[in-house]
Amino acid sequence: MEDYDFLFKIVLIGNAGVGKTCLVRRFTQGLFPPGQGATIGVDFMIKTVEINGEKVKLQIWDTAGQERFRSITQSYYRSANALILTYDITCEESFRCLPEWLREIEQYASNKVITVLVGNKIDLADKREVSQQRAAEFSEAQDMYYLETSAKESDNVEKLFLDLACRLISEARQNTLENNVSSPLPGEGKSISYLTCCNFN
Ligand SMILES: Nc1nc2c(ncn2[C@@H]2O[C@H](COP(=O)(O)OP(=O)(O)OP(=O)(O)O)[C@@H](O)[C@H]2O)c(=O)[nH]1
Repeated sequence: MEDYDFLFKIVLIGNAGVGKTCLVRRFTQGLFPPGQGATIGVDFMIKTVEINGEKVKLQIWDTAGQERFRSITQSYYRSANALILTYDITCEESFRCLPEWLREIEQYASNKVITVLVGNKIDLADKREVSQQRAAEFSEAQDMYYLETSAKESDNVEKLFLDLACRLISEARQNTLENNVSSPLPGEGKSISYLTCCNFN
């Protein structure tokens, strides 16, 4: 018997240095790692959360933002239930690259994937280069959820993953997600049961 009710695969993508690893570590380990180095290829973490009495296992894949790893990281998009497309609110370049990332998603991810746009590092408000309004307009035009976070200060990080889990459950219940019986991890399956869900604001 499985020890969870749902299993979802979430993949973080976005330019190098935007804070993907720090977001994952904040959520899974409750810490902000000092001197976090660049991710090499892909890293993987699991966190099981309980939502409305149901156990939800999240497989969280943290990909390297550096261009040279792109061919490795692309291969992880296909089986993702959700993608967290991250930019750094203090780095205009990381925002300008978003259309490029969307092309990658279009090309390599399932057409049922849920994509969330995340502007990270809001603790650095005085260095902000990308306004909330611009990002909100962009996400609306692309039909994506949008949230700003700080991995450092732990702002909105739990909300990001928990709201996403709720959304995934809702989608799963509507049978719009692929059945996770063919999970990337051996010996793992999925059962779907009723749950009321929360929403992104
Ligand atoms: N102030 C601040 N710094 C952050 C935050 N998140 C990450 N950082 C810093 O940004 C740098 C890059 O963070 P990473 O998590 O390694 O970024 P990444 O997107 O995983 O980078 P790659 O692995 O190269 O793709 C590190 O120096 C972190 O300490 C945040 O919320 N606030």
